[in-house]
Amino acid sequence: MAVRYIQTCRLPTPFGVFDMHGFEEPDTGKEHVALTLGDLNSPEPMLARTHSECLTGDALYSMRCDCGYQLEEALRSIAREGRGILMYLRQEGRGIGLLNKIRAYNLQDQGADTVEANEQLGFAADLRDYSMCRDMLAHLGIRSLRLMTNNPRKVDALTDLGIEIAERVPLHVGRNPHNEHYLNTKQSKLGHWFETHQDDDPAV
Ligand SMILES: Nc1nc2c(ncn2[C@@H]2O[C@H](COP(=O)(O)OP(=O)(O)OP(=O)(O)O)[C@@H](O)[C@H]2O)c(=O)[nH]1
Ligand SMILES: [Zn+2]
Repeated sequence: MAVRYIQTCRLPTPFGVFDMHGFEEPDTGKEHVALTLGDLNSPEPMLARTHSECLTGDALYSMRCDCGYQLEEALRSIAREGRGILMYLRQEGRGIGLLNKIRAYNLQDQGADTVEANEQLGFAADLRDYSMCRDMLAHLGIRSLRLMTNNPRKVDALTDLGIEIAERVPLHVGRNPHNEHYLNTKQSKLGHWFETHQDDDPAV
């Protein structure tokens, strides 16, 4: 979905002081943000995270998934490097929305896995669209990414949009007994790369 730039402000966080850039999808009114740090104009590939909204994991400390841990680690890594971008995309529940995600979690409480639950509700496993990233990166003048992700479909989707992924950087954090089955399903059914677990730390 196309987005237009609205405004920028400072965003101090425990990890560093970011610039927050706001964008809007004119067709839907959906709002997305990009947090940036450091020199945006250097041609060197930039450490980047495209993070899909997960209210439960990002804001409510849910341990059912790895989202909150990944969000924190991504911001920490960007701050450590002194340069990078985190695009926070408002596509909750892999695009099905918060209330449908609660319905999907309810089905998972009864034994379905994350993919089966989506399918039982009549949705594909992953409904996300990343085309807003192209506009956000173009607006900010960022050409090439070192993308923090374990999701091969995300790499393919961004590449298909013409976004250069110079490197894929693994982001393995937050594995715990509550999300073990979820992460294993992401690996077996959605193809996620969890080849090494040396960075996994439930305490993160
Ligand atoms: N439908 C559904 N969505 C979920 C479930 N668990 C987490 N999510 C959503 O999945 C999305 C996770 O997105 P990302 O953090 O980009 O993770 P990813 O696509 O697995 O890939 P990574 O880049 O490796 O993290 C968020 O929108 C969450 O709300 C679930 O059980 N069902
Ligand atoms: Zn989550």
